[in-house]
Amino acid sequence: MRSLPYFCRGQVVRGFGRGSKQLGIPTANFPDQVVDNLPADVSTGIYYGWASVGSGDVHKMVVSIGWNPYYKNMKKSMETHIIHTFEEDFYGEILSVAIVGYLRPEKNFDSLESLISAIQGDIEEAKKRLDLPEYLKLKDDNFFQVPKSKIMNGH
Ligand SMILES: Cc1cc2nc3c(=O)[nH]c(=O)nc-3n(C[C@H](O)[C@H](O)[C@H](O)COP(=O)(O)O)c2cc1C
Ligand SMILES: Nc1ncnc2c1ncn2[C@@H]1O[C@H](COP(=O)(O)OP(=O)(O)O)[C@@H](O)[C@H]1O
Ligand SMILES: [Mg+2]
Repeated sequence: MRSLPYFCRGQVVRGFGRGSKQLGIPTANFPDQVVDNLPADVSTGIYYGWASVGSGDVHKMVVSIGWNPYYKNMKKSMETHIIHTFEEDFYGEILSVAIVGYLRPEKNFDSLESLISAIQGDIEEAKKRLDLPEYLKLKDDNFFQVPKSKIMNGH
């Protein structure tokens, strides 16, 4: 994928509230504007990378881009699960993400349990891959140092 690493930021908006309640895995959702500006070669699927909230620390993350076939969403979404425990929700804050690699296509599942275990597998795989030097260095990219005041797509 030529567009990777792909850097973008946007405000955290509300989704369907399923991430934390049904899955135990909260996902910070981006507005349509960010989703609609993704490069054409960043196809739907599950990716991994780095993320920070506001001007906070940079953490490992997994991100799902697509229609969530298990829930049959009508609108494409882009949702980031940050691999870190936050004290509070951060709706309205600016989320910065660097997508560095692709894991798998989106799938349908015959139970909620299988969806949850697939996501947990993604998280474990992402944690491992992000320790590789080529990915680790992107954690310190300048993208995460600049003021987080504007919404931006691209590099
Ligand atoms: C790493 C990761 C992998 C995911 N994989 C799938 C998938 O294969 N199929 C699917 O339908 N949804 C998948 N999801 C999306 C969840 O269904 C979604 O996060 C959940 O519906 C929460 O939506 P909400 O933010 O609107 O509450 C994945 C989410 C994450 C974070
Ligand atoms: N580790 C985390 N990763 C992503 N979001 C988190 C995390 N911890 C807390 N949150 C909060 O949970 C919200 C997402 O929960 P979720 O159930 O997916 O709701 P929604 O459907 O509104 O996106 C995020 O917008 C954020 O405010
Ligand atoms: Mg969410």
